[in-house]
Amino acid sequence: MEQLPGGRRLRLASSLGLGQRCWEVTLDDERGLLAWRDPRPPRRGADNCFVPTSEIIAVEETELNKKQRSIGKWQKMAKPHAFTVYYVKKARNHRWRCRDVTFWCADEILCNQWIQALKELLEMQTCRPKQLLVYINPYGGKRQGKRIYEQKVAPLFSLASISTDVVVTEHANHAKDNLFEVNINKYDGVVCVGGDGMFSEVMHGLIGRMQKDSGIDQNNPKAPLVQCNIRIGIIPAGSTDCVCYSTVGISDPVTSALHIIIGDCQPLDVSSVHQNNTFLKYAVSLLGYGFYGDVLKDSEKKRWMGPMRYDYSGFKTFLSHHYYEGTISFQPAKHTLGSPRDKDSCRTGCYICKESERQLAEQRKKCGFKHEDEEEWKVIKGKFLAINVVNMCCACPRSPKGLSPAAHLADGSADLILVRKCSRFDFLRYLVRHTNKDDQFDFSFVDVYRVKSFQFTSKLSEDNESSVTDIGKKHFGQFCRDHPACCCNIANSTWNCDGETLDSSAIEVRVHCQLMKLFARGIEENCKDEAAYSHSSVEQLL
Ligand SMILES: CCCCCCCCCCCCC/C=C/[C@@H](O)[C@H](COP(=O)(O)O)NC(=O)CCCCC
Ligand SMILES: Nc1ncnc2c1ncn2[C@@H]1O[C@H](COP(=O)(O)OP(=O)(O)O)[C@@H](O)[C@H]1O
Ligand SMILES: [Ca+2]
Repeated sequence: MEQLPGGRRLRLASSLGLGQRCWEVTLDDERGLLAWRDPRPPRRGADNCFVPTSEIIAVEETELNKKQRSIGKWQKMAKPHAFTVYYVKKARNHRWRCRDVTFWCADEILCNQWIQALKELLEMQTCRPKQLLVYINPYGGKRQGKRIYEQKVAPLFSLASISTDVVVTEHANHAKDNLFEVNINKYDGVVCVGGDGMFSEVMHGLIGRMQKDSGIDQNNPKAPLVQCNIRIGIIPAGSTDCVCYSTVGISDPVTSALHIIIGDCQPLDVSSVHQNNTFLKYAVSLLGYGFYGDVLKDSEKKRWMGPMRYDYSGFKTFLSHHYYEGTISFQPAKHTLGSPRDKDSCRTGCYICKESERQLAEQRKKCGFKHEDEEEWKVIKGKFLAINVVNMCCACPRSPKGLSPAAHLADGSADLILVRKCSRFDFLRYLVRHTNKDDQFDFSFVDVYRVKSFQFTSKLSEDNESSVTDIGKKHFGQFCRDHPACCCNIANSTWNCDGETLDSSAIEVRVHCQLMKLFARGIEENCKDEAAYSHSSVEQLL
């Protein structure tokens, strides 16, 4: 243990070989940093580096090969000893890569001391998974799931000494059904390789299993659900990969594998969808009626086209320009500080999410769950091209800022976006704004609300007197006068529930704050310097 002038203690500090030169290498327990510094006077572009120990993937003793030994100082040494540190390197656009650095020295004891110290620090990272259950959908996206897992992910898991049980699914719902049977306590996490549909399957399996084991009846829309503490990791290999993109900032299998390895944790809100006291689905990203429901329904017939099916069906649905009539009732989310029109987005360690969770827990402690139903309901009746309820921003490569850029991952609320009947040209303007920086809510025909529960009944369903509850009817006096109902009767749309179709014209939705957790950390603030962890000011850290 080395003592620094400020009283700070270093676990190890040695002069070690790196390439052809000697570097000052330090392991700082207190700050959790491994750093290496060129001891020569600082030059421009000098490569001084540090890696947080929480981002070290593995450490291994290394045999130097003949070529390495024949250059520089090696040749003078009888038997140099070396070790390699594998770590996360952050590149641009939230992309992470695994890099390695090999240090050498003449002293075997010193080399072993370093390996031992680094391994001890890795052992102390208790949030890291040791045993994972992996489900691969071989037919998701471009049908590359198996190859992506085997070539890009499995080698990283094995480097990080993570054991895996891998199931390649043979049919839809294979993963979900399997999760009700396996000895789940054996695992530190579940990984799904596929798209949003596959993620949804795994989530249903895990949440469902948790409620079953705790004796909670999922059919009761008011039941306080039991939080699911087993984290899910998503290796993106689907068509939209919106959940991965919105929680990591990129859909990239290697980046996601590294977030899993270092044991990141991101809580996530989940919405439950019911009809007449019957549980239908859970949703974490988009629950969309009208445009996105119709796109999904049409695209399912074109699965053979791969991800392109959405472009084809998107264009076709846009041309059809169907609108749907119905009644929406919702409870505004008063517990959260945020609003859908905020300029700031949800980022790693989000203050709004933390504060909203705290507020909600406090309210529930004071008044209980039952009180919530009695809170104010707003009712809107009209003709809509799209009704979207989103629990997260829903960013994806097609729309990098998403359907609701300021939505939060874990604030116990969802954003309700209502796109009223408008001209084709206006709807196109609205859609195009998802792909650029302009505000997609700045239109007279678009309204957005932050809600904690929501109900929808289509006009057709109302006419058939099969509405889900009578809350809407009780509040008909509050109908928006600018958009009175018309008597036009057209068919119902379908719900797009995280990429799964749901045929129900009367639903009841409730947001469950932080019901589950992902191996992710939310989108990090983009910082150019953090890209390499290579700082000229590394002096201050040493
Ligand atoms: C003129 C250009 C208009 C472009 C508009 C682009 C708007 C894109 C917003 C996409 C939001 C996506 C929300 C997520 C949905 C997914 O859950 C779902 C299933 O994903 P997966 O299982 O990975 O296939 N994807 C979709 O519903 C695709 C919607 C595409 C709409 C064009
Ligand atoms: N082996 C399989 N055969 C057919 N369908 C499957 C299989 N495994 C999973 N699925 C289903 O495929 C659907 C879509 O999967 P997903 O991975 O989301 O791909 P995509 O993003 O292309 O839609 C999911 O609803 C999932 O239930
Ligand atoms: Ca939310």
